[in-house]
Amino acid sequence: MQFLSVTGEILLGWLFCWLIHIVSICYGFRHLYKNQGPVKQADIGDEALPGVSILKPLTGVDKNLKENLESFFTQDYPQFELLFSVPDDHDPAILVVKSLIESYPKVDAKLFIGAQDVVSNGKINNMVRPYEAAKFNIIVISDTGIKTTPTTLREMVTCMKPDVGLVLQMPYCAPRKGFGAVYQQVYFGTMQARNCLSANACNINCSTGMSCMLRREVLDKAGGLTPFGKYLAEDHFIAEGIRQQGYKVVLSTLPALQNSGNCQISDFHKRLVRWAKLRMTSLPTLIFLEPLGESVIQGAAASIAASYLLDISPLAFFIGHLLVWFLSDYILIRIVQNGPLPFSKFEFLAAWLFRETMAPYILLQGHMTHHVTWRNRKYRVKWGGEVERISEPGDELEEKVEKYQTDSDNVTVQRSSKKMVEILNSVAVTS
Ligand SMILES: CCCCCCCC/C=C\CCCCCCCC(=O)N[C@@H](CO)[C@H](O)/C=C/CCCCCCCCCCCCC
Ligand SMILES: O=c1ccn([C@@H]2O[C@H](COP(=O)(O)OP(=O)(O)O[C@H]3OC[C@@H](O)[C@H](O)[C@H]3O)[C@@H](O)[C@H]2O)c(=O)[nH]1
Repeated sequence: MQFLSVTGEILLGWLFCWLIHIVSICYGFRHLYKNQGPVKQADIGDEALPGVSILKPLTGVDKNLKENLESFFTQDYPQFELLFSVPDDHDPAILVVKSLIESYPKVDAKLFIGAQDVVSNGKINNMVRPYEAAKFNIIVISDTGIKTTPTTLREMVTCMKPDVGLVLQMPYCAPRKGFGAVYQQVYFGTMQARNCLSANACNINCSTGMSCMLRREVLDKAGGLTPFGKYLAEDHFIAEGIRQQGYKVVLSTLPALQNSGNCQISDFHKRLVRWAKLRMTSLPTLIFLEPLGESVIQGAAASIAASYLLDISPLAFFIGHLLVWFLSDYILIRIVQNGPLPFSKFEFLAAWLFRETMAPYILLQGHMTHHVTWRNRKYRVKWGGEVERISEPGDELEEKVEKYQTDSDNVTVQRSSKKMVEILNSVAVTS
């Protein structure tokens, strides 16, 4: 009897997963790209559009950095300022920013060199000075790998209604070459989009901080940026802080286009493992829930339950389950892409199968340690999401001179820090 009730619960959970699929498809279809028409955009005249301060915290360069940053200089928006920041004066991004500032003298753009070291989170440290210097009440935080379109800022402002405190762009990708790029696009267009869209449809906080617009006055009431610097999942906690002030967090109708120059699968996996660690430590219930949202795990459990309860062949059930899941994901990614995919159906199938089979392994890896490497720093994440730094950039450089790899979607960055130059010089002399 008890066994029957367990199998019944498994099938109910399975049905719940299909509900998530349906909600994400319906919400995505109804919401995404809906502010794009000229009529909608013209709802707010240029004179009524608020000024926007765009914060771009940078670390290192990759081959797409110039193209990505340039897209912010060519926006169709009446009043905005670009506030770039780099952690130190040896950062190679400085050259790229300076050359763009020279090429676009009419754009109000500044570069802040040297991060303040006030909190654990390196991204927050990098944004402290530009945040303080920002002229406008509407702030955009936009990561280094984001490429924007001329209408994005207008669209986000259109979503910033009086009761809204934060507008998030759900993560997606610009089309890039190679299987790694297809894989990333399938990851963000299927599993990530499903959870992000259904969570937002149900008013559940599901944030990614790579591109978001917020009201400074609201964030300031929550203490400003720095109180969130004790977390690495600062995006999640900032959204939570804004909701606590009674403001809504809404999804922009345009997804964020990630366009980093590095599409290596191994680096992308490191980034996903880091994110998994942040989620599990910040919201431990996800340790149990997240695997249940995966097609393979859900399908295996439901097919065993169905074979006992309904006398259905488990293999036939499992294959049917995967097939419908695959088709739902295909519909969803077409909605997120807003048209035909920039790769073949076969590539979609290959990337989808790869993602579905890798997902349990990535979640498992997230459990291995609480140590996280982000850019050039190592952190230990505590239960609840707070972090402590356990290594600084200089520590590793003293140990060995090497090109270091970021654990995110960034290319291997050749850093030219003072220490590195010194060590390289000494190597050159001795060899
Ligand atoms: C019985 C079946 C139950 C199935 C439930 C399926 C639940 C799926 C759970 C989690 C999926 C998580 C994917 C969210 C992506 C978050 C991206 C991310 O990692 N971002 C980090 C980096 O930017 C960020 O720092 C982390 C923030 C924490 C985010 C926590 C999000 C929780 C969202 C839960 C969504 C559930 C959707 C259910 C809708 C009804
Ligand atoms: O030490 C750091 C780390 C990161 N950053 C900046 O932070 C931004 C995001 O960094 P990455 O691209 O490496 O990382 P992700 O795309 O994984 O970030 C994402 O996940 C973690 C969240 O806390 C971030 O808000 C989110 O953007 C970049 O603009 C990067 O330059 C710093 O300025 N200093």
